[in-house]
Amino acid sequence: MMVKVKICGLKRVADAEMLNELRPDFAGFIFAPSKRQISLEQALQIRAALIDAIPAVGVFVNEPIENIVAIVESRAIQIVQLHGDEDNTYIEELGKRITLPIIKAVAVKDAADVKKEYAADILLYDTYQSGMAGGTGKTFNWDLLKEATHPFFLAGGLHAGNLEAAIQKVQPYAVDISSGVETDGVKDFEKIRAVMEIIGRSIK
Ligand SMILES: O=C(O)c1ccccc1N[C@@H]1O[C@H](COP(=O)(O)O)[C@@H](O)[C@H]1O
Repeated sequence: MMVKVKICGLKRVADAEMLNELRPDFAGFIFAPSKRQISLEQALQIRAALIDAIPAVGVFVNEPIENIVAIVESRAIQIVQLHGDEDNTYIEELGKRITLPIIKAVAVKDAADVKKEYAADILLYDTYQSGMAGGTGKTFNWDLLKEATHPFFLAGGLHAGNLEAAIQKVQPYAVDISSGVETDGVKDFEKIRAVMEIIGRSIK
């Protein structure tokens, strides 16, 4: 099976048009404080420009549940990604309020982070960096993922130059890429194309 790919941090309708051509499996909208943060209005515009076959993942960091519910009800997103310190009480509460799949991102410092269970549909392992919830552009020690017992998303500093090695080493369900497909802070068609070529060659 081919590894799935999420291209995260879309900011422009032009980014949606790139994805429509290159066909990753998921697109990501950042609703948390970040240089990639977009408003609900922008998300609705970008969602409208994206083909239906590409679900949009809303990325949130310790967001009040009411705000996520409002964004879900607007239909700007089809999947929720929790990228902060959300615990199982929070995730279960959110799960009672929405029917969308929930991805829980885990910042990996050590093996204990990988062993922890969450009440989410799938986990995403990302680089731990103090003071940054995500979008670090940095990789982490992938050996720690030997402890993983379920399919997962791999994130953190992935790009066309290290993607093949990452896939071979950790066999993720999906990869999630933001900084590594940008040039000067803008999504770069050629970098996304290079990623999609590598994904096309990856057989799990
Ligand atoms: O991309 C961001 O700016 C961001 C901000 C806050 C939380 C999550 C964010 N993005 C997520 O970070 C990882 C990896 O990004 P990168 O490839 O290392 O830049 C990915 O899961 C994004 O969804």
